[in-house]
Amino acid sequence: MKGTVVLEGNDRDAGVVEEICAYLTEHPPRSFFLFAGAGSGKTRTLVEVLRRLTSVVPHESGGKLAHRLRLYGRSIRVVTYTKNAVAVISGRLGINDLVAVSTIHSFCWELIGGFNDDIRAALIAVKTAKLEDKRVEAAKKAKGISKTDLRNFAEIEAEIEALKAVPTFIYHPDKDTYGDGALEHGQVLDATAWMLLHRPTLRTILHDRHPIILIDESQDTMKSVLDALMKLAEPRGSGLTLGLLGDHRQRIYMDGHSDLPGLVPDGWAKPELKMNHRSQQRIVQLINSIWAAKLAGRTQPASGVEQHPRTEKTGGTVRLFIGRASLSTPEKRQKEAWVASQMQQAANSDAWATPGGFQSLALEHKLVAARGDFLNVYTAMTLIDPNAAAPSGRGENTGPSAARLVLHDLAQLAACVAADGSVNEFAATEVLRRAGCLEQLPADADQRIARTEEMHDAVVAFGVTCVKPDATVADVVAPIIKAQVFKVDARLLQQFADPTPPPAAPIPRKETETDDARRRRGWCALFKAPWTELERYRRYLAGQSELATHQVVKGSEFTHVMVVMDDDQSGGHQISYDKLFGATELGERDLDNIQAGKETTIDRSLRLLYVTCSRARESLALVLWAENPTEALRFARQESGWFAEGEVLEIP
Ligand SMILES: Nc1ncnc2c1ncn2[C@@H]1O[C@H](COP(=O)(O)OP(=O)(O)OP(=O)(O)O)[C@@H](O)[C@H]1O
Repeated sequence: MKGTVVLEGNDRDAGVVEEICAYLTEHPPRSFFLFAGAGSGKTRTLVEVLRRLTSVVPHESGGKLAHRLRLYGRSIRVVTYTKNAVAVISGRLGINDLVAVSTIHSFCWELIGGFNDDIRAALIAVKTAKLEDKRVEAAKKAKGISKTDLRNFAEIEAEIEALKAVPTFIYHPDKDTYGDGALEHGQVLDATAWMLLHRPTLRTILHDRHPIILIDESQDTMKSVLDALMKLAEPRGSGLTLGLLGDHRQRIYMDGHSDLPGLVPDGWAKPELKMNHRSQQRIVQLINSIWAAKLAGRTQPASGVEQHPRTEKTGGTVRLFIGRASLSTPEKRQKEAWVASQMQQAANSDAWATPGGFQSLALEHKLVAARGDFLNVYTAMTLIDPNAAAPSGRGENTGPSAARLVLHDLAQLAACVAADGSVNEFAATEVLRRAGCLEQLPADADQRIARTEEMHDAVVAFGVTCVKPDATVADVVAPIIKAQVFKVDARLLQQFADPTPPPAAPIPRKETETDDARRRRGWCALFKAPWTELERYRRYLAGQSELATHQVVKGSEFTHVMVVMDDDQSGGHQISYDKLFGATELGERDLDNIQAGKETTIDRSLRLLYVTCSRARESLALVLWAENPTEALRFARQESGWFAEGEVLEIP
């Protein structure tokens, strides 16, 4: 390019803001994909672009765009991944009526809310397509269509019939309270994607409101919505311009496209941020080499720019600790404390010896649940509602809505119980009053006293039971349900009253089960689980457990980080650190996927490792609990090329 100045050092990316402003103010404007790696400061870049395009910072072509937006009552839409990110961007921008910032869900609902006939048509079309896929899949099976398949088909058919009768839709995940018209997050996105493609009026509305849409974390944005928007933005000059910001190396959800950079149309601009402002040099080097690794079983390309640390960040500490996966959970906990003491010396920082001085990250929810001692409750909740059981990166999961009694109401009541089981009656009455339990008391004085006593006795029994160390969830909820103290979800009531034993769990990969059978297993497991686990599970849902998962820390950074990798407790076949570190062989399915060029366990595990390592500013401890420590040590020291001599240690 004529007159281009090549910038070096910390100013390497200084031209990117201007570059993006130029794409968006050209005639016609040009869509772009900004490759923004870990710690590259994409929020800052985004905000600076918006300031120029809305005349907050004087800018010649930005000023003209702002004038046009204002003239037609339009605005630039910014879509972020979390509510927290909405607050950060809105806060940095200040009051700006030319920019509307929201999560993808609010954006979609703003667009489609109220178009009830179209939403119904969309949902029926999506479900019909799902049914068709399931039928095709089942027909391909060697043994033919099973009874479970037929039950699954019938479940979807019933859902389609129920949708036909819904007059209005609202955006709320709780179907039990609000009926079939209550849409959960995924349904809102599915319906929007379908309507954008099949309802021209919606497209016109979108162009008219937001001629420019900028999407953050686009690598994790649900495929269907992204595809629909990308289609509308083509060809250039169509009236909609898209700006996607993202880093495919940090994709952690299966909702996103597996190779977004490869899908970006040729005509789009592809600016890049090459700096990593967050981490010390050693950590930036490590994440660069992790991504560049040529590993057996890797199918995803190593595309993406190599990052540069800031010139003053010349230090940083990295260590890999490898121990035996066969140790018990308490032993592992103890050894992880030893790792922290080693890091205190290696990084020369007392933060490693201070509670809360470093952040522990796990790669899987199940591992966090096992370490945090709430695995029974967690497993039960994932069976009851797999989509609501774990905290999401968006911070919107509060656990299965049907379990509200134990997750919310009884948590509040438990807070009024002292260690000896006695109940603070004043506080407990306040909890009952707030929950509306005292509204239905009979008018007749005698009946009123009798009912009040009944509730009081139930609360006392609850207090006595919930402090017993071996009390189960069933033991604790029994007096409350018997006396009908709280308004309890019908699903919980029905499951609690059902005396039948749980159905047998299906054999993994060989048998499937219906949703009803899965939920029944979940409820039975929940009622049997220790009551004390619930409190820990609730803290974890609220993002307050000591060990966090990568989902929760999306977009965050910490000075010192310990990443715990343990396949034993990783809860699935999707991820394997043993395989990544060469300590176990690739499985049959991986070999098939490699043949087919599809994503493998190695690809997924590598990306998770990349995301967690890139959260650290100063020092990073990786802890691998390996099935075959000798092999993992050999790989790490001699083959990976990721670590220097002395950075790999065996856990004694
Ligand atoms: N131009 C800059 N100069 C100095 N520091 C910066 C600059 N840009 C960002 N930073 C700092 O670098 C860190 C990383 O920035 P930020 O969190 O915005 O990155 P990000 O691109 O969103 O990263 P990720 O995708 O990994 O979450 C922050 O501490 C931020 O304050």
